[in-house]
Amino acid sequence: MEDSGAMEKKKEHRKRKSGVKAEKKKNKGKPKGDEMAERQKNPKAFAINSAQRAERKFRRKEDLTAKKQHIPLVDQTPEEPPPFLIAVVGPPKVGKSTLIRNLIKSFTKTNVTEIKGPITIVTSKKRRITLIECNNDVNCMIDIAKCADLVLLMCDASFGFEMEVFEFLNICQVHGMPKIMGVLTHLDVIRNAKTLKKRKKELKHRFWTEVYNGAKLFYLSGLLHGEYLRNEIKNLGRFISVMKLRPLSWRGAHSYILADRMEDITSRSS
Ligand SMILES: Nc1nc2c(ncn2[C@@H]2O[C@H](COP(=O)(O)OP(=O)(O)OP(=O)(O)O)[C@@H](O)[C@H]2O)c(=O)[nH]1
Repeated sequence: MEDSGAMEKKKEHRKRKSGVKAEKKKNKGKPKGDEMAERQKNPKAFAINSAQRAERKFRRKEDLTAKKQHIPLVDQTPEEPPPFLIAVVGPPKVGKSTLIRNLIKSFTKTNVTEIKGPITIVTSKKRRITLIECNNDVNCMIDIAKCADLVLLMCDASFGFEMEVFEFLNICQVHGMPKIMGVLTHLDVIRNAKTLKKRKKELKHRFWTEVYNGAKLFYLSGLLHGEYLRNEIKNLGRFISVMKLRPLSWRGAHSYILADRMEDITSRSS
């Protein structure tokens, strides 16, 4: 009996088919990354458990992508706003220098004898203005049209509007129209009251058709001791100091340097 027992075949080793060791053996030789990928395929691990958290996560992700798309704009406006640029435009000998001188006197009680380049004055608690004279040449007009907030378009009433005025208006239309106000001078030259009234009406309508219907037009009725009448200048000044001016498209999108009166500099250096 014993012999027959010895003859009996030994039980064969059964290979493990499951469990940690079996897994290890199966993955022997395979790169480790695969194991990780296998694990990441677990769908349950990334399932949405909380709708609220998922929404928050999504929103945060969208915020980040949106933020990346926009370059943050830094607000560079200084606490003290820059002065408004007011350009005085008109043909020669129309009274540009006289008007600037009178406006400065009305605001600051100071007499300026000679005007060389732009002059900045304080007109109210929160406003400063820079007055600049624009010569009657196209280059000067193009420069001024780009950066002026308000244009005082001067006209000799005894002569009427000159070609340059219309040229200037066309240039302005290209660069984003600044606010334009007309100023009529030399009204005292017209002696006859009836003719004066007719002339004023004519010029007003011409100005309205060129700028816009109802555009502001000031009348400076004449000179007294080489100056315009005080109350007329005061009215004009008050209008300027409270006027609402809108930002200009060209100026907002470009940085620029305004070189003024180059001929003066060249003549002085020569
Ligand atoms: N009668 C009269 N003369 C005026 C009037 N406005 C200005 N003038 C005279 O016109 C002349 C020219 O005035 P300005 O202020 O120098 O004229 P401007 O436009 O600055 O001249 P430019 O700088 O050469 O372009 C001066 O002698 C003024 O006295 C006005 O309303 N009536």
